[in-house]
Amino acid sequence: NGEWALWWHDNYLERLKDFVTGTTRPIRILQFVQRCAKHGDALSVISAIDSFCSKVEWAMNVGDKKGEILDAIVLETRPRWVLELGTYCGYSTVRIARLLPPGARLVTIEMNPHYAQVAKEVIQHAGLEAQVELLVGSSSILIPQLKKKLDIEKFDLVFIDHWKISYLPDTKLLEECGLLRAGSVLLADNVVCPGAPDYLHYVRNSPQYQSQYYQSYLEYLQVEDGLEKSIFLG
Ligand SMILES: C[S@@+](CC[C@H](N)C(=O)[O-])C[C@H]1O[C@@H](n2cnc3c(N)ncnc32)[C@H](O)[C@@H]1O
Ligand SMILES: [Mg+2]
Repeated sequence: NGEWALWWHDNYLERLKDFVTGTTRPIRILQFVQRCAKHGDALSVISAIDSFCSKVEWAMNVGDKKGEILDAIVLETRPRWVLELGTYCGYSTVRIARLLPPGARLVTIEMNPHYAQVAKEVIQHAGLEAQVELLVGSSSILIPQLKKKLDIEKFDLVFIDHWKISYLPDTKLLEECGLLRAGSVLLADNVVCPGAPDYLHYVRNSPQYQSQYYQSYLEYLQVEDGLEKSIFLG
């Protein structure tokens, strides 16, 4: 049962380990990366996090299985501008940034300053800081500021992976702010577990989107989850 597994790993075990070690899960992930991954080698950073999170301590990264689908969609889209909602420790940031064509930029938004600090160090360890703009704050406040702040026209790819309740309002905000063009790809994680039913209903029924489900597994667990790829038609 996915909800039970998430509660167990994300609340009970995390709090227990925080108490016993006097650290936080993101710090434990960062320390493992610094110990085990080669500096400047993005793939070794990804492998280190996957290894830690499958063998030692679960964490809410997109993970290795859905990560392969994410990689394929980044490669087929060849985006110039990418937006990521929800950075956490920078795992998916590194996954995406390492595949970007020359000159492309990834803007990633994280509202938790502690997570953002860890992500900054993980991205630096992977040697990808030149491709990534990490913004700390809430997506609903930062999205309307993006055009002015970063001189962006439109995003070619948006990876949506923050709190599930925000998927739909932030998608509508991206539309309102003129940040999507015909052909922009939205890729939403965890559409089955924990699930984003209002978002799925919207992209699957709106004539403005062409939407497709990619079945996979919840990160590091044998529970069904998947990604929804939705092409904005303008
Ligand atoms: C599932 S984690 C992201 C995992 C990451 N994309 C990966 O796969 O490695 C979700 C993150 O979104 C952040 N978050 C949630 N709601 C947000 C919001 N409205 N604005 C910015 N960050 C948010 C949380 O603090 C959390 O770190
Ligand atoms: Mg996710």
